[in-house]
Amino acid sequence: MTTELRVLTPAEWDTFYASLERAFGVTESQEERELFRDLTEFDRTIGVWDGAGCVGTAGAFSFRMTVPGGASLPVAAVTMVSVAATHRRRGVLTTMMRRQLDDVRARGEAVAVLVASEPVIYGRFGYGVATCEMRAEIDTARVRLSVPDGTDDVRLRYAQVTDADVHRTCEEIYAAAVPGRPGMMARQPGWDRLQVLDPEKDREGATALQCVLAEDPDGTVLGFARFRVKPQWSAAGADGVVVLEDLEAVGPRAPQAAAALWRFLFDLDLTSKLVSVNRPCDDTWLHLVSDTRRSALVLRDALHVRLVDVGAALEARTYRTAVDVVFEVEDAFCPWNEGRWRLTGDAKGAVCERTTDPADVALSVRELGAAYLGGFSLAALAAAGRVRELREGAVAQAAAAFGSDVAPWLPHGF
Ligand SMILES: CC(=O)SCCNC(=O)CCNC(=O)[C@H](O)C(C)(C)COP(=O)(O)OP(=O)(O)OC[C@H]1O[C@@H](n2cnc3c(N)ncnc32)[C@H](O)[C@@H]1OP(=O)(O)O
Repeated sequence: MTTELRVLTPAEWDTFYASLERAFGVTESQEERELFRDLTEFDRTIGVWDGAGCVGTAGAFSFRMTVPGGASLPVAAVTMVSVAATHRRRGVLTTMMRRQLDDVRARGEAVAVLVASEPVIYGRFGYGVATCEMRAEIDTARVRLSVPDGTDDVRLRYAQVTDADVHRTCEEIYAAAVPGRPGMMARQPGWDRLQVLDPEKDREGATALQCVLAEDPDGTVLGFARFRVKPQWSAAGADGVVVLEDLEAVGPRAPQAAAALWRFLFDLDLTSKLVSVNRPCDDTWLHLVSDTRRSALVLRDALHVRLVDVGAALEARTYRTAVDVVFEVEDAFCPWNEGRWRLTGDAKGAVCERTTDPADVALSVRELGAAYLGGFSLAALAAAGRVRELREGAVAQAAAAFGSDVAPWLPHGF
Protein backbone atom coordinates (compact mmCIF):
# COMPACT_ATOMS: atom_id res chain seq x y z
CA MET A 1 0.00 0.00 0.00
CA THR A 2 1.48 3.34 -1.04
CA THR A 3 -0.40 6.25 0.44
CA GLU A 4 0.30 9.95 0.70
CA LEU A 5 -0.74 12.18 3.58
CA ARG A 6 -1.21 15.83 2.66
CA VAL A 7 -2.98 18.99 3.72
CA LEU A 8 -6.39 19.24 2.07
CA THR A 9 -7.09 21.69 -0.74
CA PRO A 10 -10.54 23.19 -1.38
CA ALA A 11 -10.68 21.29 -4.71
CA GLU A 12 -10.33 17.98 -2.83
CA TRP A 13 -13.03 18.71 -0.26
CA ASP A 14 -15.93 16.90 -1.99
CA THR A 15 -13.94 13.67 -2.37
CA PHE A 16 -12.64 14.01 1.20
CA TYR A 17 -16.14 14.55 2.63
CA ALA A 18 -17.68 11.73 0.58
CA SER A 19 -15.03 9.39 2.01
CA LEU A 20 -15.86 10.60 5.54
CA GLU A 21 -19.60 10.08 4.98
CA ARG A 22 -18.99 6.56 3.68
CA ALA A 23 -16.86 5.63 6.71
CA PHE A 24 -19.65 6.82 9.03
CA GLY A 25 -22.40 5.23 6.90
CA VAL A 26 -24.29 8.51 6.58
CA THR A 27 -25.52 10.83 3.86
CA GLU A 28 -25.62 14.40 5.06
CA SER A 29 -28.11 16.98 3.81
CA GLN A 30 -26.94 19.63 1.37
CA GLU A 31 -27.25 22.21 4.16
CA GLU A 32 -24.98 20.22 6.47
CA ARG A 33 -22.35 19.68 3.77
CA GLU A 34 -22.31 23.38 2.96
CA LEU A 35 -21.99 24.32 6.60
CA PHE A 36 -19.11 21.94 7.23
CA ARG A 37 -17.35 23.05 4.06
CA ASP A 38 -17.59 26.65 5.28
CA LEU A 39 -16.32 25.67 8.71
CA THR A 40 -13.43 23.52 7.46
CA GLU A 41 -10.05 25.02 8.33
CA PHE A 42 -8.18 23.76 5.31
CA ASP A 43 -4.69 24.41 6.65
CA ARG A 44 -5.38 22.04 9.53
CA THR A 45 -7.30 19.36 7.65
CA ILE A 46 -5.45 16.35 6.26
CA GLY A 47 -6.32 13.64 3.79
CA VAL A 48 -4.57 10.36 3.10
CA TRP A 49 -4.67 9.39 -0.56
CA ASP A 50 -4.18 6.12 -2.38
CA GLY A 51 -3.92 7.32 -5.95
CA ALA A 52 -7.05 9.39 -6.59
CA GLY A 53 -8.93 7.77 -3.72
CA CYS A 54 -9.23 9.43 -0.34
CA VAL A 55 -8.64 6.72 2.28
CA GLY A 56 -8.06 8.80 5.41
CA THR A 57 -9.52 12.03 6.77
CA ALA A 58 -8.83 14.16 9.83
CA GLY A 59 -9.22 17.80 10.76
CA ALA A 60 -9.13 20.23 13.61
CA PHE A 61 -11.05 23.38 14.46
CA SER A 62 -9.49 26.28 16.35
CA PHE A 63 -11.73 26.65 19.39
CA ARG A 64 -11.43 28.34 22.76
CA MET A 65 -12.47 26.20 25.73
CA THR A 66 -13.30 27.30 29.27
CA VAL A 67 -10.99 25.74 31.87
CA PRO A 68 -11.49 25.67 35.67
CA GLY A 69 -11.16 29.22 36.94
CA GLY A 70 -12.95 30.63 33.88
CA ALA A 71 -10.04 31.31 31.51
CA SER A 72 -10.53 30.59 27.83
CA LEU A 73 -7.81 28.35 26.37
CA PRO A 74 -7.11 27.89 22.62
CA VAL A 75 -7.61 24.21 21.83
CA ALA A 76 -7.46 22.00 18.75
CA ALA A 77 -10.89 20.42 18.36
CA VAL A 78 -10.19 17.20 16.48
CA THR A 79 -12.86 16.13 14.04
CA MET A 80 -13.77 14.35 10.80
CA VAL A 81 -11.53 11.36 11.54
CA SER A 82 -12.03 8.33 9.33
CA VAL A 83 -10.19 5.60 7.47
CA ALA A 84 -11.70 3.81 4.48
CA ALA A 85 -12.84 0.27 5.29
CA THR A 86 -10.53 -0.95 2.50
CA HIS A 87 -7.51 0.51 4.35
CA ARG A 88 -8.34 0.08 8.02
CA ARG A 89 -6.07 -1.47 10.67
CA ARG A 90 -2.89 -0.73 8.76
CA GLY A 91 -1.83 2.27 10.78
CA VAL A 92 -3.46 5.08 8.75
CA LEU A 93 -5.18 6.56 11.81
CA THR A 94 -1.95 6.35 13.80
CA THR A 95 -0.09 8.22 11.02
CA MET A 96 -2.77 10.95 10.99
CA MET A 97 -2.76 11.29 14.79
CA ARG A 98 1.05 11.59 14.76
CA ARG A 99 0.96 14.36 12.15
CA GLN A 100 -1.94 16.14 13.85
CA LEU A 101 -0.48 16.21 17.36
CA ASP A 102 2.86 17.45 15.95
CA ASP A 103 0.95 20.24 14.16
CA VAL A 104 -1.01 21.14 17.28
CA ARG A 105 2.24 21.40 19.23
CA ALA A 106 3.84 23.53 16.51
CA ARG A 107 0.87 25.92 16.66
CA GLY A 108 1.40 26.33 20.39
CA GLU A 109 -1.95 24.89 21.43
CA ALA A 110 -1.52 23.15 24.78
CA VAL A 111 -4.62 20.95 24.55
CA ALA A 112 -6.44 18.87 21.93
CA VAL A 113 -10.02 17.71 22.45
CA LEU A 114 -12.44 15.45 20.64
CA VAL A 115 -15.73 13.60 20.83
CA ALA A 116 -15.18 9.95 19.94
CA SER A 117 -17.42 7.76 17.80
CA GLU A 118 -16.10 4.88 19.91
CA PRO A 119 -14.34 5.57 23.23
CA VAL A 120 -11.85 2.75 22.67
CA ILE A 121 -10.07 4.53 19.81
CA TYR A 122 -8.21 7.47 21.37
CA GLY A 123 -6.71 6.40 24.72
CA ARG A 124 -3.66 5.03 22.90
CA PHE A 125 -2.97 8.54 21.61
CA GLY A 126 -3.09 10.04 25.11
CA TYR A 127 -6.69 11.25 25.23
CA GLY A 128 -8.57 10.80 28.51
CA VAL A 129 -12.34 10.99 29.02
CA ALA A 130 -12.78 14.34 30.79
CA THR A 131 -16.53 15.02 30.68
CA CYS A 132 -19.76 13.10 30.64
CA GLU A 133 -23.07 13.94 29.09
CA MET A 134 -26.27 13.00 30.84
CA ARG A 135 -29.15 11.52 28.90
CA ALA A 136 -32.63 11.36 30.38
CA GLU A 137 -36.09 10.18 29.45
CA ILE A 138 -38.28 11.80 32.06
CA ASP A 139 -41.73 10.39 32.70
CA THR A 140 -43.35 13.81 32.91
CA ALA A 141 -46.80 12.31 33.44
CA ARG A 142 -45.63 11.14 36.90
CA VAL A 143 -42.58 13.17 37.85
CA ARG A 144 -43.48 16.49 39.50
CA LEU A 145 -41.40 19.65 39.59
CA SER A 146 -41.16 22.05 42.52
CA VAL A 147 -39.80 25.40 41.43
CA PRO A 148 -37.98 28.11 43.43
CA ASP A 149 -39.66 31.32 44.62
CA GLY A 150 -39.90 33.91 41.88
CA THR A 151 -40.38 31.42 39.06
CA ASP A 152 -43.92 32.67 38.46
CA ASP A 153 -42.49 36.14 37.69
CA VAL A 154 -40.63 34.77 34.68
CA ARG A 155 -42.53 35.33 31.44
CA LEU A 156 -42.26 32.80 28.62
CA ARG A 157 -42.89 33.53 24.98
CA TYR A 158 -42.57 31.58 21.77
CA ALA A 159 -40.04 33.01 19.32
CA GLN A 160 -39.05 32.10 15.78
CA VAL A 161 -35.86 30.01 15.79
CA THR A 162 -34.89 31.52 12.44
CA ASP A 163 -35.55 35.15 13.38
CA ALA A 164 -32.21 36.98 13.33
CA ASP A 165 -32.87 38.92 16.56
CA VAL A 166 -33.99 35.81 18.41
CA HIS A 167 -30.98 33.89 17.15
CA ARG A 168 -28.62 36.67 18.28
CA THR A 169 -30.29 36.83 21.69
CA CYS A 170 -29.88 33.07 22.20
CA GLU A 171 -26.23 33.33 21.14
CA GLU A 172 -25.69 36.13 23.67
CA ILE A 173 -27.14 33.96 26.43
CA TYR A 174 -24.92 31.08 25.34
CA ALA A 175 -21.83 33.34 25.26
CA ALA A 176 -22.61 34.58 28.77
CA ALA A 177 -22.82 30.97 30.00
CA VAL A 178 -19.50 29.84 28.46
CA PRO A 179 -17.04 31.23 31.08
CA GLY A 180 -19.07 29.69 33.92
CA ARG A 181 -18.59 26.07 32.95
CA PRO A 182 -15.34 24.21 32.10
CA GLY A 183 -15.51 22.37 28.79
CA MET A 184 -17.79 24.89 27.10
CA MET A 185 -16.51 26.35 23.84
CA ALA A 186 -16.83 29.99 22.83
CA ARG A 187 -18.68 29.92 19.53
CA GLN A 188 -16.38 30.78 16.61
CA PRO A 189 -17.81 32.60 13.57
CA GLY A 190 -20.27 30.39 11.71
CA TRP A 191 -20.69 27.83 14.48
CA ASP A 192 -23.96 29.37 15.65
CA ARG A 193 -25.49 28.03 12.41
CA LEU A 194 -25.00 24.46 13.61
CA GLN A 195 -27.34 25.04 16.54
CA VAL A 196 -30.30 25.90 14.34
CA LEU A 197 -29.56 23.65 11.41
CA ASP A 198 -32.71 21.64 11.30
CA PRO A 199 -32.52 19.03 8.54
CA GLU A 200 -35.77 17.13 7.99
CA LYS A 201 -33.92 13.78 8.09
CA ASP A 202 -32.87 14.31 11.73
CA ARG A 203 -36.34 15.12 13.06
CA GLU A 204 -37.54 11.50 13.21
CA GLY A 205 -41.19 12.45 13.07
CA ALA A 206 -40.89 15.41 15.40
CA THR A 207 -41.70 19.04 14.59
CA ALA A 208 -39.20 21.58 13.35
CA LEU A 209 -37.14 23.24 16.07
CA GLN A 210 -39.17 25.50 18.37
CA CYS A 211 -37.88 28.20 20.69
CA VAL A 212 -39.19 29.68 23.92
CA LEU A 213 -37.58 32.69 25.59
CA ALA A 214 -37.66 33.30 29.35
CA GLU A 215 -37.90 36.99 30.23
CA ASP A 216 -38.16 39.30 33.18
CA PRO A 217 -41.31 41.44 33.22
CA ASP A 218 -39.19 44.32 31.81
CA GLY A 219 -38.37 42.19 28.75
CA THR A 220 -34.78 41.28 29.70
CA VAL A 221 -34.09 37.83 28.28
CA LEU A 222 -32.87 35.46 30.99
CA GLY A 223 -32.74 32.21 29.08
CA PHE A 224 -34.08 30.08 26.26
CA ALA A 225 -35.03 26.54 25.34
CA ARG A 226 -34.98 24.98 21.87
CA PHE A 227 -36.88 21.74 21.44
CA ARG A 228 -39.13 19.66 19.22
CA VAL A 229 -42.38 17.86 19.90
CA LYS A 230 -43.02 14.38 18.60
CA PRO A 231 -46.73 13.61 18.56
CA GLN A 232 -47.65 10.07 19.56
CA TRP A 233 -50.99 8.45 20.36
CA SER A 234 -51.72 5.21 22.14
CA ALA A 235 -55.07 3.49 22.73
CA ALA A 236 -55.26 5.46 25.99
CA GLY A 237 -54.73 8.83 24.34
CA ALA A 238 -51.99 11.36 23.77
CA ASP A 239 -48.47 10.17 24.52
CA GLY A 240 -46.24 12.77 22.86
CA VAL A 241 -42.55 13.33 23.49
CA VAL A 242 -40.70 16.61 24.01
CA VAL A 243 -37.17 16.39 22.61
CA LEU A 244 -34.93 19.00 24.21
CA GLU A 245 -32.04 20.33 22.12
CA ASP A 246 -30.78 23.35 24.09
CA LEU A 247 -31.56 25.09 27.34
CA GLU A 248 -29.55 27.93 28.90
CA ALA A 249 -30.25 30.55 31.54
CA VAL A 250 -27.82 33.12 32.90
CA GLY A 251 -27.51 35.88 35.48
CA PRO A 252 -28.75 36.22 39.05
CA ARG A 253 -32.26 35.03 38.06
CA ALA A 254 -30.96 31.98 36.19
CA PRO A 255 -32.48 29.52 38.73
CA GLN A 256 -35.96 30.97 38.22
CA ALA A 257 -35.57 31.23 34.44
CA ALA A 258 -34.31 27.65 34.15
CA ALA A 259 -37.11 26.38 36.42
CA ALA A 260 -39.71 28.20 34.34
CA LEU A 261 -38.34 26.64 31.17
CA TRP A 262 -38.24 23.15 32.67
CA ARG A 263 -41.79 23.53 34.00
CA PHE A 264 -42.93 24.59 30.55
CA LEU A 265 -41.24 21.56 28.95
CA PHE A 266 -42.66 19.19 31.59
CA ASP A 267 -46.20 20.49 31.11
CA LEU A 268 -46.56 20.68 27.35
CA ASP A 269 -50.01 19.55 26.28
CA LEU A 270 -50.42 16.08 24.79
CA THR A 271 -46.96 14.93 25.94
CA SER A 272 -45.93 12.48 28.65
CA LYS A 273 -42.17 12.26 28.22
CA LEU A 274 -39.22 14.66 28.00
CA VAL A 275 -36.08 13.36 26.30
CA SER A 276 -32.76 15.15 26.57
CA VAL A 277 -29.69 13.59 25.04
CA ASN A 278 -26.95 15.86 26.30
CA ARG A 279 -27.17 17.75 29.58
CA PRO A 280 -24.53 18.44 32.27
CA CYS A 281 -24.33 15.92 35.12
CA ASP A 282 -25.22 18.63 37.66
CA ASP A 283 -28.22 19.97 35.73
CA THR A 284 -30.71 22.02 37.74
CA TRP A 285 -33.79 19.91 37.01
CA LEU A 286 -32.28 16.99 38.97
CA HIS A 287 -32.87 19.05 42.13
CA LEU A 288 -36.38 20.15 41.23
CA VAL A 289 -38.03 16.81 40.48
CA SER A 290 -39.93 14.52 42.80
CA ASP A 291 -38.33 11.40 41.35
CA THR A 292 -35.10 10.95 39.36
CA ARG A 293 -35.62 7.19 39.17
CA ARG A 294 -38.35 7.67 36.60
CA SER A 295 -35.95 9.65 34.46
CA ALA A 296 -33.91 6.80 32.95
CA LEU A 297 -30.60 8.57 33.51
CA VAL A 298 -27.63 7.45 31.43
CA LEU A 299 -24.09 8.83 31.60
CA ARG A 300 -21.91 8.73 28.53
CA ASP A 301 -18.34 9.80 27.81
CA ALA A 302 -18.31 13.13 25.99
CA LEU A 303 -15.20 15.31 25.69
CA HIS A 304 -11.85 13.50 25.49
CA VAL A 305 -8.93 15.73 26.48
CA ARG A 306 -5.27 15.40 25.43
CA LEU A 307 -2.63 17.56 27.07
CA VAL A 308 -0.24 18.32 24.20
CA ASP A 309 1.97 20.56 26.33
CA VAL A 310 1.63 19.42 29.94
CA GLY A 311 3.33 22.47 31.48
CA ALA A 312 1.37 25.09 29.51
CA ALA A 313 -1.93 23.23 29.96
CA LEU A 314 -1.60 22.91 33.74
CA GLU A 315 -0.61 26.59 34.00
CA ALA A 316 -3.62 27.68 31.95
CA ARG A 317 -6.18 26.78 34.62
CA THR A 318 -6.47 27.66 38.29
CA TYR A 319 -6.86 25.34 41.26
CA ARG A 320 -9.66 25.18 43.81
CA THR A 321 -7.23 24.78 46.72
CA ALA A 322 -3.49 25.35 47.07
CA VAL A 323 -1.41 22.68 45.39
CA ASP A 324 2.31 21.86 45.33
CA VAL A 325 2.83 18.47 43.74
CA VAL A 326 5.47 16.85 41.51
CA PHE A 327 3.94 14.69 38.79
CA GLU A 328 5.89 11.94 37.05
CA VAL A 329 4.21 11.88 33.63
CA GLU A 330 4.29 9.00 31.20
CA ASP A 331 3.54 9.88 27.58
CA ALA A 332 4.74 7.41 24.97
CA PHE A 333 2.99 9.12 22.01
CA CYS A 334 4.21 12.66 22.81
CA PRO A 335 7.51 11.97 24.60
CA TRP A 336 8.29 15.68 25.03
CA ASN A 337 5.84 15.58 27.96
CA GLU A 338 7.54 12.68 29.73
CA GLY A 339 9.20 13.18 33.08
CA ARG A 340 8.73 15.27 36.20
CA TRP A 341 6.69 18.46 36.47
CA ARG A 342 6.19 20.53 39.61
CA LEU A 343 2.77 22.17 39.76
CA THR A 344 2.29 24.96 42.30
CA GLY A 345 -0.83 27.05 42.33
CA ASP A 346 -4.13 28.04 43.83
CA ALA A 347 -7.33 29.84 42.86
CA LYS A 348 -5.36 32.83 41.54
CA GLY A 349 -2.93 31.11 39.17
CA ALA A 350 -0.36 28.38 38.72
CA VAL A 351 3.17 27.58 37.60
CA CYS A 352 4.12 24.19 36.16
CA GLU A 353 7.79 23.62 35.48
CA ARG A 354 10.28 20.86 34.87
CA THR A 355 11.93 19.57 38.03
CA THR A 356 14.44 16.99 39.18
CA ASP A 357 12.80 16.75 42.60
CA PRO A 358 11.38 13.38 43.64
CA ALA A 359 7.92 12.66 42.23
CA ASP A 360 4.79 12.73 44.46
CA VAL A 361 2.29 11.27 41.99
CA ALA A 362 2.90 9.07 38.93
CA LEU A 363 0.39 8.89 36.10
CA SER A 364 0.02 8.85 32.33
CA VAL A 365 -0.93 11.90 30.30
CA ARG A 366 -4.27 10.22 29.70
CA GLU A 367 -5.19 10.43 33.39
CA LEU A 368 -4.03 14.05 33.55
CA GLY A 369 -6.37 14.75 30.62
CA ALA A 370 -9.24 12.99 32.39
CA ALA A 371 -8.73 15.11 35.53
CA TYR A 372 -7.94 18.36 33.72
CA LEU A 373 -11.42 19.91 33.69
CA GLY A 374 -12.30 18.76 37.19
CA GLY A 375 -14.87 16.21 36.06
CA PHE A 376 -12.98 13.11 37.17
CA SER A 377 -11.11 12.98 40.44
CA LEU A 378 -7.43 12.04 40.69
CA ALA A 379 -8.42 10.26 43.92
CA ALA A 380 -10.93 8.10 42.04
CA LEU A 381 -8.33 7.38 39.38
CA ALA A 382 -5.86 6.42 42.14
CA ALA A 383 -8.49 4.15 43.73
CA ALA A 384 -8.80 2.46 40.34
CA GLY A 385 -5.02 2.01 40.16
CA ARG A 386 -4.63 4.44 37.24
CA VAL A 387 -2.69 6.97 39.36
CA ARG A 388 0.11 6.04 41.81
CA GLU A 389 0.76 7.97 44.99
CA LEU A 390 4.50 8.24 45.80
CA ARG A 391 4.23 10.70 48.72
CA GLU A 392 1.52 10.20 51.32
CA GLY A 393 -1.25 12.78 51.01
CA ALA A 394 -0.18 14.01 47.57
CA VAL A 395 -3.14 12.49 45.72
CA ALA A 396 -5.65 13.96 48.18
CA GLN A 397 -4.03 17.39 47.86
CA ALA A 398 -3.96 17.27 44.05
CA ALA A 399 -7.48 15.83 43.81
CA ALA A 400 -8.93 18.63 45.95
CA ALA A 401 -7.11 21.25 43.89
CA PHE A 402 -8.12 19.86 40.49
CA GLY A 403 -11.84 19.64 41.37
CA SER A 404 -14.49 21.91 39.88
CA ASP A 405 -17.65 23.10 41.64
CA VAL A 406 -19.44 23.07 38.29
CA ALA A 407 -19.46 19.85 36.28
CA PRO A 408 -17.53 20.27 33.02
CA TRP A 409 -19.72 19.87 29.98
CA LEU A 410 -19.67 20.15 26.22
CA PRO A 411 -23.09 21.27 24.98
CA HIS A 412 -22.62 20.42 21.32
CA GLY A 413 -20.56 18.22 19.07
CA PHE A 414 -18.17 19.36 16.35
C1 LIG B 1 -12.97 12.65 16.51
C2 LIG B 1 -13.67 11.76 15.49
O1 LIG B 1 -13.84 12.16 14.38
S1 LIG B 1 -14.19 10.23 15.99
C3 LIG B 1 -14.52 9.33 14.50
C4 LIG B 1 -13.66 8.14 14.26
N1 LIG B 1 -14.09 7.53 12.99
C5 LIG B 1 -14.96 6.50 12.88
O2 LIG B 1 -15.43 5.94 13.86
C6 LIG B 1 -15.36 6.10 11.47
C7 LIG B 1 -15.28 4.57 11.28
N2 LIG B 1 -13.99 3.99 11.65
C8 LIG B 1 -12.83 4.31 11.00
O3 LIG B 1 -12.80 5.16 10.14
C9 LIG B 1 -11.55 3.59 11.41
O4 LIG B 1 -11.86 2.27 11.79
C10 LIG B 1 -10.76 4.28 12.56
C11 LIG B 1 -10.44 5.72 12.15
C12 LIG B 1 -11.57 4.30 13.84
C13 LIG B 1 -9.45 3.51 12.80
O5 LIG B 1 -8.56 3.65 11.71
P1 LIG B 1 -7.38 2.60 11.41
O6 LIG B 1 -6.54 3.17 10.34
O7 LIG B 1 -7.95 1.28 11.24
O8 LIG B 1 -6.57 2.66 12.80
P2 LIG B 1 -5.06 2.15 13.00
O9 LIG B 1 -4.76 1.04 12.03
O10 LIG B 1 -4.10 3.29 13.00
O11 LIG B 1 -5.22 1.57 14.47
C14 LIG B 1 -4.38 1.85 15.53
C15 LIG B 1 -4.72 0.91 16.67
O12 LIG B 1 -6.02 1.20 17.16
C16 LIG B 1 -6.86 0.07 17.11
N3 LIG B 1 -8.19 0.53 16.72
C17 LIG B 1 -8.47 1.46 15.79
N4 LIG B 1 -9.79 1.63 15.70
C18 LIG B 1 -10.35 0.79 16.59
C19 LIG B 1 -11.70 0.52 16.97
N5 LIG B 1 -12.72 1.16 16.37
N6 LIG B 1 -11.90 -0.41 17.93
C20 LIG B 1 -10.86 -1.04 18.53
N7 LIG B 1 -9.57 -0.81 18.20
C21 LIG B 1 -9.32 0.08 17.25
C22 LIG B 1 -6.23 -0.82 16.05
O13 LIG B 1 -6.58 -2.15 16.23
C23 LIG B 1 -4.76 -0.57 16.28
O14 LIG B 1 -4.33 -1.30 17.40
P3 LIG B 1 -2.85 -1.93 17.48
O15 LIG B 1 -1.92 -0.75 17.38
O16 LIG B 1 -2.83 -2.60 18.81
O17 LIG B 1 -2.74 -2.82 16.30
